[in-house]
Amino acid sequence: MSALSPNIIKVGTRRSALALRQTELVIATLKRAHPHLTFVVDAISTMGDRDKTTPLPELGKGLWTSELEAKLAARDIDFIVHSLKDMPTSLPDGCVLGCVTAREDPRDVVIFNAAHEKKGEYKTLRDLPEGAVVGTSSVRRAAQLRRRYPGLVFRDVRGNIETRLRKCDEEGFDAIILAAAGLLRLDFGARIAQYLDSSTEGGGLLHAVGQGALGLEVREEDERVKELLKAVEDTPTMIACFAERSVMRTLEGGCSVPIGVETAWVEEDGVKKLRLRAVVVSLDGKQAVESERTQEITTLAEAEAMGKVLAEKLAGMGAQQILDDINKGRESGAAVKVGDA
Ligand SMILES: NCc1[nH]cc(CCC(=O)O)c1CC(=O)O
Repeated sequence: MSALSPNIIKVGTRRSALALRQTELVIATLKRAHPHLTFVVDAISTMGDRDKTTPLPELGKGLWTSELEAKLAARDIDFIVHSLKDMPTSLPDGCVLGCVTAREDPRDVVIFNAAHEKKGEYKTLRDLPEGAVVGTSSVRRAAQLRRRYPGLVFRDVRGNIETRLRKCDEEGFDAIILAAAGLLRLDFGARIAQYLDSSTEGGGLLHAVGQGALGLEVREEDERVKELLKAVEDTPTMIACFAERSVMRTLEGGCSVPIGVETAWVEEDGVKKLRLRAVVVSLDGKQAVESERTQEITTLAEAEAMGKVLAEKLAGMGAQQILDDINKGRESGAAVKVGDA
Protein backbone atom coordinates (compact mmCIF):
# COMPACT_ATOMS: atom_id res chain seq x y z
CA MET A 1 0.00 0.00 0.00
CA SER A 2 1.18 3.52 -0.67
CA ALA A 3 1.86 6.09 2.01
CA LEU A 4 -1.63 7.35 1.32
CA SER A 5 -3.20 4.22 2.76
CA PRO A 6 -5.98 5.55 4.95
CA ASN A 7 -5.21 3.00 7.65
CA ILE A 8 -1.63 4.08 8.22
CA ILE A 9 -1.02 7.13 10.35
CA LYS A 10 2.50 8.51 10.42
CA VAL A 11 3.60 10.11 13.67
CA GLY A 12 6.50 12.55 13.81
CA THR A 13 8.68 13.03 16.88
CA ARG A 14 12.15 13.96 17.99
CA ARG A 15 14.55 11.15 18.73
CA SER A 16 15.31 11.79 22.40
CA ALA A 17 14.40 9.07 24.88
CA LEU A 18 11.71 11.34 26.34
CA ALA A 19 10.21 12.22 22.96
CA LEU A 20 10.08 8.55 21.96
CA ARG A 21 8.52 7.56 25.27
CA GLN A 22 5.87 10.27 24.96
CA THR A 23 5.07 9.18 21.42
CA GLU A 24 4.75 5.59 22.58
CA LEU A 25 2.27 6.63 25.30
CA VAL A 26 0.13 8.60 22.83
CA ILE A 27 0.12 5.77 20.29
CA ALA A 28 -0.81 3.16 22.92
CA THR A 29 -3.99 5.11 23.75
CA LEU A 30 -4.80 5.82 20.11
CA LYS A 31 -4.45 2.13 19.21
CA ARG A 32 -6.95 1.15 21.88
CA ALA A 33 -9.43 3.71 20.55
CA HIS A 34 -8.76 2.95 16.87
CA PRO A 35 -7.73 -0.73 16.60
CA HIS A 36 -8.09 -0.74 12.81
CA LEU A 37 -5.30 1.81 12.37
CA THR A 38 -1.55 1.27 12.16
CA PHE A 39 0.71 3.95 13.60
CA VAL A 40 4.20 4.34 12.20
CA VAL A 41 6.77 6.47 14.04
CA ASP A 42 9.07 8.80 12.09
CA ALA A 43 11.72 10.03 14.55
CA ILE A 44 14.15 12.76 13.48
CA SER A 45 16.75 14.90 15.21
CA THR A 46 16.00 18.63 15.17
CA MET A 47 18.34 21.61 15.23
CA GLY A 48 17.98 21.78 19.01
CA ASP A 49 19.15 18.17 19.27
CA ARG A 50 22.11 18.65 16.94
CA ASP A 51 23.47 22.01 18.05
CA LYS A 52 24.43 21.76 21.70
CA THR A 53 26.52 24.90 22.01
CA THR A 54 24.79 27.89 20.36
CA PRO A 55 22.75 29.76 23.00
CA LEU A 56 19.15 28.56 22.68
CA PRO A 57 17.61 31.94 21.74
CA GLU A 58 20.05 32.32 18.85
CA LEU A 59 18.79 29.07 17.40
CA GLY A 60 15.37 30.71 17.05
CA LYS A 61 12.05 29.62 18.37
CA GLY A 62 11.33 26.60 16.26
CA LEU A 63 14.53 24.82 17.22
CA TRP A 64 12.70 21.70 18.41
CA THR A 65 9.83 21.89 15.93
CA SER A 66 10.59 23.40 12.49
CA GLU A 67 11.92 20.31 10.72
CA LEU A 68 8.96 18.28 11.94
CA GLU A 69 6.53 20.96 10.81
CA ALA A 70 8.07 20.97 7.33
CA LYS A 71 7.39 17.21 7.15
CA LEU A 72 3.84 17.73 8.37
CA ALA A 73 3.17 20.35 5.71
CA ALA A 74 4.68 18.06 3.06
CA ARG A 75 2.34 15.23 4.20
CA ASP A 76 5.31 12.98 5.08
CA ILE A 77 3.73 12.66 8.51
CA ASP A 78 0.17 13.11 9.79
CA PHE A 79 0.74 14.59 13.23
CA ILE A 80 3.59 15.48 15.60
CA VAL A 81 3.96 14.68 19.29
CA HIS A 82 5.69 17.56 21.08
CA SER A 83 6.39 18.46 24.68
CA LEU A 84 3.92 21.34 24.67
CA LYS A 85 6.40 23.59 26.42
CA ASP A 86 8.80 23.33 23.48
CA MET A 87 6.15 24.49 20.98
CA PRO A 88 6.31 28.15 19.98
CA THR A 89 3.09 30.03 20.75
CA SER A 90 2.61 30.90 17.07
CA LEU A 91 2.73 28.03 14.57
CA PRO A 92 3.48 28.08 10.83
CA ASP A 93 0.57 28.68 8.46
CA GLY A 94 -1.42 25.52 7.91
CA CYS A 95 -0.31 23.89 11.20
CA VAL A 96 -2.42 23.93 14.38
CA LEU A 97 -2.27 22.63 17.92
CA GLY A 98 -4.97 20.01 17.42
CA CYS A 99 -4.91 18.31 20.77
CA VAL A 100 -3.44 18.60 24.28
CA THR A 101 -3.15 15.48 26.43
CA ALA A 102 -3.61 15.04 30.17
CA ARG A 103 -0.80 16.63 32.09
CA GLU A 104 1.90 14.76 33.90
CA ASP A 105 2.91 16.67 37.06
CA PRO A 106 3.65 20.20 35.72
CA ARG A 107 5.97 21.25 38.55
CA ASP A 108 9.71 21.79 38.54
CA VAL A 109 11.75 19.72 40.95
CA VAL A 110 15.10 19.64 42.72
CA ILE A 111 17.59 16.80 42.21
CA PHE A 112 20.64 16.67 44.45
CA ASN A 113 23.89 15.22 43.19
CA ALA A 114 24.34 11.53 43.93
CA ALA A 115 26.91 12.10 46.70
CA HIS A 116 24.61 14.47 48.61
CA GLU A 117 21.73 12.09 47.96
CA LYS A 118 23.66 9.19 49.45
CA LYS A 119 24.51 11.10 52.61
CA GLY A 120 20.93 12.35 52.85
CA GLU A 121 22.25 15.72 53.91
CA TYR A 122 19.81 17.99 52.04
CA LYS A 123 16.07 17.71 51.60
CA THR A 124 15.20 21.09 50.11
CA LEU A 125 16.85 24.04 48.35
CA ARG A 126 16.69 25.88 51.65
CA ASP A 127 19.12 23.38 53.20
CA LEU A 128 21.90 24.19 50.70
CA PRO A 129 24.80 26.29 52.03
CA GLU A 130 25.80 29.72 50.72
CA GLY A 131 27.61 29.37 47.39
CA ALA A 132 26.11 26.00 46.50
CA VAL A 133 25.90 25.50 42.72
CA VAL A 134 22.50 24.83 41.14
CA GLY A 135 22.23 23.82 37.47
CA THR A 136 19.58 25.14 35.10
CA SER A 137 19.70 26.74 31.65
CA SER A 138 16.29 28.27 32.00
CA VAL A 139 16.15 31.98 32.75
CA ARG A 140 12.66 31.47 34.10
CA ARG A 141 13.94 29.05 36.73
CA ALA A 142 17.17 30.85 37.58
CA ALA A 143 15.57 34.31 37.80
CA GLN A 144 12.72 33.18 40.03
CA LEU A 145 14.97 31.14 42.30
CA ARG A 146 17.61 33.88 42.57
CA ARG A 147 15.01 36.09 44.22
CA ARG A 148 14.19 33.49 46.85
CA TYR A 149 17.62 31.98 47.41
CA PRO A 150 20.13 34.82 46.94
CA GLY A 151 22.97 32.70 48.36
CA LEU A 152 22.84 30.10 45.60
CA VAL A 153 24.91 30.20 42.42
CA PHE A 154 23.12 29.29 39.17
CA ARG A 155 25.02 27.69 36.33
CA ASP A 156 24.01 26.40 32.88
CA VAL A 157 23.37 22.73 32.33
CA ARG A 158 22.34 21.64 28.82
CA GLY A 159 21.48 18.33 27.25
CA ASN A 160 18.69 15.81 27.43
CA ILE A 161 17.49 14.53 30.78
CA GLU A 162 19.93 11.63 31.09
CA THR A 163 22.82 13.97 30.20
CA ARG A 164 21.77 16.53 32.79
CA LEU A 165 21.46 13.92 35.52
CA ARG A 166 24.95 12.70 34.70
CA LYS A 167 26.33 16.25 34.70
CA CYS A 168 24.64 16.87 38.05
CA ASP A 169 26.57 13.97 39.55
CA GLU A 170 29.89 14.49 37.77
CA GLU A 171 30.39 18.16 37.00
CA GLY A 172 30.40 19.98 40.31
CA PHE A 173 26.74 20.77 40.78
CA ASP A 174 25.14 20.47 44.19
CA ALA A 175 21.71 20.24 42.61
CA ILE A 176 19.87 20.76 39.34
CA ILE A 177 16.32 21.84 38.54
CA LEU A 178 14.28 19.82 36.05
CA ALA A 179 10.64 19.31 35.14
CA ALA A 180 8.99 16.50 37.11
CA ALA A 181 7.18 15.33 33.98
CA GLY A 182 10.22 14.24 32.01
CA LEU A 183 11.75 12.47 35.00
CA LEU A 184 8.54 10.62 35.82
CA ARG A 185 7.99 9.54 32.21
CA LEU A 186 11.53 8.17 32.02
CA ASP A 187 11.28 6.42 35.41
CA PHE A 188 13.72 8.71 37.23
CA GLY A 189 11.09 9.70 39.80
CA ALA A 190 13.17 8.24 42.62
CA ARG A 191 15.70 11.05 42.16
CA ILE A 192 13.18 13.82 42.86
CA ALA A 193 14.02 15.40 46.23
CA GLN A 194 11.66 18.38 46.29
CA TYR A 195 8.70 19.64 44.26
CA LEU A 196 8.59 23.39 43.65
CA ASP A 197 5.44 25.44 43.11
CA SER A 198 3.90 28.73 44.22
CA SER A 199 3.42 27.40 47.75
CA THR A 200 6.90 25.97 48.39
CA GLU A 201 8.18 26.79 51.85
CA GLY A 202 11.31 28.89 51.55
CA GLY A 203 10.45 30.11 48.08
CA GLY A 204 8.35 28.99 45.17
CA LEU A 205 8.67 28.70 41.44
CA LEU A 206 6.05 28.89 38.69
CA HIS A 207 6.50 26.39 35.88
CA ALA A 208 6.86 26.95 32.13
CA VAL A 209 3.88 27.49 29.87
CA GLY A 210 2.56 24.07 28.83
CA GLN A 211 4.98 22.15 31.04
CA GLY A 212 4.02 18.52 31.61
CA ALA A 213 1.49 18.35 28.76
CA LEU A 214 1.94 16.99 25.25
CA GLY A 215 0.88 19.04 22.25
CA LEU A 216 -0.19 17.25 19.10
CA GLU A 217 0.29 19.34 15.99
CA VAL A 218 -1.76 18.61 12.86
CA ARG A 219 -2.47 20.11 9.45
CA GLU A 220 -5.20 22.67 9.88
CA GLU A 221 -7.44 21.16 7.21
CA ASP A 222 -7.00 17.53 8.32
CA GLU A 223 -10.36 16.97 10.01
CA ARG A 224 -9.92 13.21 10.03
CA VAL A 225 -6.71 13.24 12.07
CA LYS A 226 -8.08 15.95 14.37
CA GLU A 227 -11.07 13.71 15.04
CA LEU A 228 -8.88 10.64 15.70
CA LEU A 229 -6.82 12.57 18.25
CA LYS A 230 -9.90 13.28 20.40
CA ALA A 231 -9.17 9.90 22.00
CA VAL A 232 -6.07 11.35 23.72
CA GLU A 233 -7.38 14.86 24.37
CA ASP A 234 -7.86 16.08 27.93
CA THR A 235 -10.16 19.06 27.52
CA PRO A 236 -9.59 20.74 30.94
CA THR A 237 -5.81 20.54 30.35
CA MET A 238 -6.19 21.82 26.79
CA ILE A 239 -8.22 24.82 27.99
CA ALA A 240 -5.74 25.60 30.79
CA CYS A 241 -2.79 25.34 28.39
CA PHE A 242 -4.47 27.61 25.82
CA ALA A 243 -4.80 30.22 28.57
CA GLU A 244 -1.11 29.80 29.53
CA ARG A 245 0.01 30.05 25.91
CA SER A 246 -2.07 33.15 25.39
CA VAL A 247 -0.34 34.96 28.29
CA MET A 248 2.99 34.15 26.68
CA ARG A 249 1.91 35.06 23.13
CA THR A 250 0.52 38.40 24.26
CA LEU A 251 3.67 39.34 26.17
CA GLU A 252 6.38 38.11 23.89
CA GLY A 253 5.77 40.21 20.78
CA GLY A 254 8.33 38.26 18.81
CA CYS A 255 10.80 37.37 21.54
CA SER A 256 10.66 34.70 24.18
CA VAL A 257 9.98 35.84 27.69
CA PRO A 258 11.00 34.56 31.14
CA ILE A 259 7.51 33.81 32.35
CA GLY A 260 6.22 31.30 34.88
CA VAL A 261 2.62 30.16 35.17
CA GLU A 262 0.39 27.96 37.27
CA THR A 263 -3.18 26.93 36.44
CA ALA A 264 -5.75 25.05 38.50
CA TRP A 265 -9.43 24.23 38.21
CA VAL A 266 -11.06 25.47 41.40
CA GLU A 267 -14.64 25.57 42.63
CA GLU A 268 -16.09 28.94 43.62
CA ASP A 269 -19.73 29.22 44.72
CA GLY A 270 -20.43 25.81 43.20
CA VAL A 271 -19.02 26.89 39.83
CA LYS A 272 -15.90 25.34 38.32
CA LYS A 273 -13.43 28.05 37.37
CA LEU A 274 -9.94 28.30 35.93
CA ARG A 275 -7.35 30.00 38.13
CA LEU A 276 -4.42 31.32 36.14
CA ARG A 277 -1.32 32.75 37.82
CA ALA A 278 1.66 34.23 36.03
CA VAL A 279 4.97 35.88 36.86
CA VAL A 280 7.37 37.79 34.63
CA VAL A 281 10.92 38.14 35.95
CA SER A 282 13.90 40.26 34.95
CA LEU A 283 16.94 38.29 33.86
CA ASP A 284 18.86 39.04 37.04
CA GLY A 285 15.88 38.09 39.17
CA LYS A 286 15.82 41.54 40.77
CA GLN A 287 12.37 42.48 39.49
CA ALA A 288 9.24 40.40 39.21
CA VAL A 289 5.62 41.15 38.40
CA GLU A 290 3.00 38.65 39.46
CA SER A 291 -0.74 38.43 39.08
CA GLU A 292 -3.66 36.01 38.83
CA ARG A 293 -7.26 35.70 37.59
CA THR A 294 -9.99 33.21 38.33
CA GLN A 295 -12.79 32.91 35.80
CA GLU A 296 -15.41 30.53 34.47
CA ILE A 297 -14.05 29.25 31.15
CA THR A 298 -15.65 26.74 28.82
CA THR A 299 -14.06 27.29 25.42
CA LEU A 300 -10.57 27.64 23.98
CA ALA A 301 -11.46 31.12 22.73
CA GLU A 302 -12.44 32.18 26.27
CA ALA A 303 -9.21 30.70 27.61
CA GLU A 304 -7.19 32.75 25.10
CA ALA A 305 -9.12 35.89 25.98
CA MET A 306 -8.45 35.28 29.69
CA GLY A 307 -4.73 34.84 29.06
CA LYS A 308 -4.64 38.06 27.07
CA VAL A 309 -6.35 40.02 29.85
CA LEU A 310 -3.91 38.71 32.45
CA ALA A 311 -0.94 39.47 30.17
CA GLU A 312 -2.15 43.03 29.61
CA LYS A 313 -2.56 43.47 33.34
CA LEU A 314 0.99 42.22 33.93
CA ALA A 315 2.30 44.54 31.20
CA GLY A 316 0.66 47.51 32.96
CA MET A 317 2.11 46.44 36.30
CA GLY A 318 5.70 46.62 35.03
CA ALA A 319 6.19 43.48 32.96
CA GLN A 320 6.41 45.66 29.84
CA GLN A 321 9.38 47.50 31.33
CA ILE A 322 11.10 44.21 32.12
CA LEU A 323 10.51 43.00 28.55
CA ASP A 324 11.67 46.29 27.00
CA ASP A 325 14.89 45.99 29.00
CA ILE A 326 15.41 42.45 27.70
CA ASN A 327 14.82 43.63 24.12
CA LYS A 328 17.22 46.54 24.57
CA GLY A 329 19.84 44.09 25.77
CA ARG A 330 19.27 42.04 22.62
CA GLU A 331 19.55 45.03 20.31
CA SER A 332 22.82 46.10 21.90
CA GLY A 333 24.17 42.65 21.13
CA ALA A 334 24.46 41.51 24.74
CA ALA A 335 24.27 37.78 25.14
CA VAL A 336 20.77 37.67 26.51
CA LYS A 337 19.64 34.16 27.23
CA VAL A 338 15.94 33.58 27.35
CA GLY A 339 13.99 30.46 26.59
CA ASP A 340 12.97 27.54 28.65
CA ALA A 341 15.55 24.81 28.66
N1 LIG B 1 13.19 21.89 26.95
C1 LIG B 1 13.41 20.77 27.75
C2 LIG B 1 12.22 19.98 28.10
N2 LIG B 1 11.11 19.96 27.35
C3 LIG B 1 10.18 19.13 27.96
C4 LIG B 1 10.76 18.64 29.09
C5 LIG B 1 10.12 17.67 30.00
C6 LIG B 1 8.95 18.09 30.76
C7 LIG B 1 7.73 18.62 30.11
O1 LIG B 1 7.03 17.96 29.34
O2 LIG B 1 7.42 19.76 30.41
C8 LIG B 1 12.06 19.16 29.20
C9 LIG B 1 13.07 18.90 30.22
C10 LIG B 1 12.97 19.76 31.45
O3 LIG B 1 12.62 20.94 31.36
O4 LIG B 1 13.29 19.28 32.53
